[in-house]
Amino acid sequence: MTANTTTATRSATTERAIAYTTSAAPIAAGLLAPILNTDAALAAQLTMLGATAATTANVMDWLPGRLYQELPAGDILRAHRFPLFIANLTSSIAVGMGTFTGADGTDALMAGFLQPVTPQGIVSLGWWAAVGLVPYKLRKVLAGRRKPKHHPAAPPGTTTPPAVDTPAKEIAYRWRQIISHPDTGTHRGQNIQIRTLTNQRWTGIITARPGQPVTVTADTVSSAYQGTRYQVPAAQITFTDGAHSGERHITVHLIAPPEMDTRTLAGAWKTWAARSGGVMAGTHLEDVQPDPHTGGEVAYVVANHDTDSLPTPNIRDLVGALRTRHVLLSYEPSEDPRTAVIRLMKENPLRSGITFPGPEALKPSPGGYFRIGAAVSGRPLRAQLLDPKLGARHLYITGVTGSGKGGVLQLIALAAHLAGAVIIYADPKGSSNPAIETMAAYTGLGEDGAMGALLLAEALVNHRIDLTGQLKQKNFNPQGMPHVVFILDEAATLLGEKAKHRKRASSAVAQIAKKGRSMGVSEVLANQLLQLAELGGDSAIRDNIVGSGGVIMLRADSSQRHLIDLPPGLEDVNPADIPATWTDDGKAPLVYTDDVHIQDPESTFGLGYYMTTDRVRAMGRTYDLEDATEYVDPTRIMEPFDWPEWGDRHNLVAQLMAGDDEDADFDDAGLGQISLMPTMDLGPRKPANASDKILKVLADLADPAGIDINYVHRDNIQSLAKLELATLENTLSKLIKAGKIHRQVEDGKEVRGMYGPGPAPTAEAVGE
Ligand SMILES: Nc1ncnc2c1ncn2[C@@H]1O[C@H](COP(=O)(O)OP(=O)(O)OP(=O)(O)O)[C@@H](O)[C@H]1O
Repeated sequence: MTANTTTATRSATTERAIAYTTSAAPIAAGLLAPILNTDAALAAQLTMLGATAATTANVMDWLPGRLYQELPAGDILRAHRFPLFIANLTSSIAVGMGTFTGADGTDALMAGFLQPVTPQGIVSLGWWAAVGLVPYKLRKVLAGRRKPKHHPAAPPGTTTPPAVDTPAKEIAYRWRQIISHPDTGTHRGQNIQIRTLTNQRWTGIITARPGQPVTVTADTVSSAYQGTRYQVPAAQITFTDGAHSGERHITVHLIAPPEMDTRTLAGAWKTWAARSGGVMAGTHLEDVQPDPHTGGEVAYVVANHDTDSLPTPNIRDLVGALRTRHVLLSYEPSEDPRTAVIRLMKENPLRSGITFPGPEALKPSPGGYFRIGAAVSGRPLRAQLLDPKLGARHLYITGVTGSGKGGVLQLIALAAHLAGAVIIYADPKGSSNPAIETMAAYTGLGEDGAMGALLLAEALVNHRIDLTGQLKQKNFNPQGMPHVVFILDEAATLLGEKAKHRKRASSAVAQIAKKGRSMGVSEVLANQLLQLAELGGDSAIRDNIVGSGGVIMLRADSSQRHLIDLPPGLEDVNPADIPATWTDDGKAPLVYTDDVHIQDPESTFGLGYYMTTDRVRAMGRTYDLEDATEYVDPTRIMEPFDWPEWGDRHNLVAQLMAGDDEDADFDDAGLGQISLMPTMDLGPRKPANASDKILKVLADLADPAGIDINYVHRDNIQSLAKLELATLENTLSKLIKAGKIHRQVEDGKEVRGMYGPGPAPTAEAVGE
């Protein structure tokens, strides 16, 4: 309840009329009593007896509060209880004298004062003094000087409190009735002394009986005043200790202050989040202020003086505690374990998207930071791929399909491209981000293609390890060799448990993650999940990448909630809680009718938790950039000029791939068991490798009778075996060397591009 300032004015005229009547009653009673007949005298005596009982009860405060409410002018009867009692007493004496002793008695009573030294004179003087006391007590009312009393009107549905002289007495009266009453009180003898009372609050001191502590609770007080204008929820009642345990100070907020109004951040925090046993118990808010960016409020969360560090809240719990929704809450811990920033939004500013400000946003700062989006606070989200001192930085991006990983990768690739870095791009999904292909010095698509790009990037790192060893160069120097950014999308395709090249791919990814920093090679991995099993089971990959440059966690599938390995610093959030679409409220209608408007969902792509080396850990969203192609400068595709073998990169990739295949092929008579997966020996056979595929194509097209040799052109082999050109060429030459296939020779001349199965036929055989 809040104190209601509406007033109800008691009629001053009524009060004055009652005051006149009360003052005149004893004299009137004295004058009338002697002339009453016997019946009337008896009735008057009985009436006076009843009135005496009533006024006595009134003055002794024995009458129930409700009675005053029901009596007409009950509040006046209560306010004038003492004059009424005196008037009744003196009237009763006058009636008694008049009815029992007749006119003589009345004369003695009313005129006896003329002989003041006689006993009658003394009685008469006393009677007149008492009679005079009544108008004296009511002098202000009689003179019309008393200001009408204003009482806050009780809100509808509440009972009017008992009429007492002042609101403070009203509070104290109720307290005594319900709480401290010696016989029936809930906390007997725990009395209240009201200290202050305003429209906002009242305060008081509670004292218990000697030897007993004060045990009154907020709930008791809240309940005691229910139905009165002083009713408030228990959360609006606070206590502080008094001088000893038998004394406590109480403050009852009639109007909820901001820190108690649960519609405010401060109130919701105190009432729900920081309550004892709550998700943020032991904390409080400081500097709570409006947040113009979100239309909500923002504040520091600070550990209480008796709390060492802030608890790590489960964001889901915090969202529930603050009665909000996931996209409307941002909790950002800081490096100080005792402080964090909380933001409770009315509208998420990220919902409308963030316009890409142009390529200048991607220009690195002196420290190597470029902007990729904005946090809910409005702070730019910055990532770093090259630190001037530390060298190359890595980055990990997670998110379910459609969450916007590709959008982040595109921005990162564009930043690298504009900064003049070499991009090596591996996309096992195929061509899912064509803009990056236009920026890359080397692109490997599909599972094998991506594996080739990975091995190429690893070979570059290994080359630089040799080179810097020879140059005795400790740290990466971008003058001598360009910065390289290796981007691997859908990393689990190469590193996951079912990946064909898992072991080899894991070792290459780990090598780049470990050595790339000082060799100037950044590794940017994107994957659906951040889960060790999806990263070759190698914690070094996760730790080196996330620990080096950071992690961007976009929306995860809620069914994968338990599969996510949250990295240090992001333990409290769960990307599975990010909704796929923005919704206006958390509840869907239970019953659909034609009137129910179904809003078209807007995707939350690019929305997630960003934790980069920029000392920020925030909810944010990437810039809107559907296609970066228009910003790509095809004349500025950088290549690693420090690596002589780069010019022969396709052959190199083919050799590297075939090197892997060779281990498998020839150890196992070409049966396709891949040696990259020794741990899978007992498992199902892997799909055919490049050698198998070529041999199978030639075998399929061979003369069924085995008489002729059917030669097949290299282009046909490539399309039937579905191999990349580089892989094809390399594997063909290996198979020739191994005598498993041969080139066609006619008239002593090699026929270009034609291959047949088995070793080359001998001259005799050809002659035959
Ligand atoms: N930064 C962005 N700016 C504009 N549109 C974006 C952005 N990010 C994502 N989108 C939109 O969302 C769609 C899905 O995003 P994206 O392809 O990046 O998701 P993904 O997580 O890479 O999914 P998948 O793993 O299936 O490729 C895009 O096709 C694009 O329309």
